[in-house]
Amino acid sequence: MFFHVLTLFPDMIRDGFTTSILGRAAEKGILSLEAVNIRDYTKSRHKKVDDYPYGGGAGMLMQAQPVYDACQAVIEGIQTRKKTAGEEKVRVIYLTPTGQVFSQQLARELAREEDLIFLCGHYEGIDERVLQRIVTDYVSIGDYVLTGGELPAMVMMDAIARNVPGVLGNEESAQTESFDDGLLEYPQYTRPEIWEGERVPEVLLSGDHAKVEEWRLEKSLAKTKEVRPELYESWAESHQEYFVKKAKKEERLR
Ligand SMILES: CN1CCN(C(=O)c2nonc2N)CC1
Repeated sequence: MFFHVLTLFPDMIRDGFTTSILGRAAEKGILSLEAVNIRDYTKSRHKKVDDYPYGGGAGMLMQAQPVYDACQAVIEGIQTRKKTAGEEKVRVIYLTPTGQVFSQQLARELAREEDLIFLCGHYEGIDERVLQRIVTDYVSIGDYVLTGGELPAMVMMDAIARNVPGVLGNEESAQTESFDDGLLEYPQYTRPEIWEGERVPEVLLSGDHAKVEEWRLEKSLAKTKEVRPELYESWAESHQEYFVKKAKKEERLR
């Protein structure tokens, strides 16, 4: 997986990529990161990359030319690496509050791509004409307004990388699978068995893996029903056999 990030703050991206999982995967050669400074591609003698928005309004907009040329340079680099001239269709993800909300499902889908280009806007955003020309995916990490697209890009790269084969060790990948059910995570405990007078739930000490899994699913369902009822309903619709079995078991125990 090759991550290419178009940004005005490449060091911010590079620094963010040295985290344990992403750093290790980069060392293993499973992930590769290229942070491209959009400012390096401006044709302005004063290294200008932004200007006032037509029609007035607060703030500045990033101009089309430097963004377009930086993106073209990255695509040419990909084509050179892959020895494919011209027909390379690379997904260009623009981070914006107006995009589709990022999810585990989208992370899994994007993890199947060989190359991903992230376009990080700053100021009030980017000239619409270049967005129309190069962007394939408009993505938001949530309904709030950030200063730039760099943090959302790093959030996405982290979540996507966790779905790339070989990035997670076996012990780490289990956690990702548990969320893949579309349920919220169950509560977890570690040593000591008693902390401040509070004990670890007995079932987790039983060594009975079936009972542990049953307990964890029940906790995930309870948490999901409480915090994200829409996720719960969606899961319940596609797991009706679970509730049938549960009802039969409770009947037997009566
Ligand atoms: C320049 N612009 C970049 C993106 N941005 C965001 O708030 C955002 N991006 O992705 N999810 C979000 N929320 C606002 C500012």
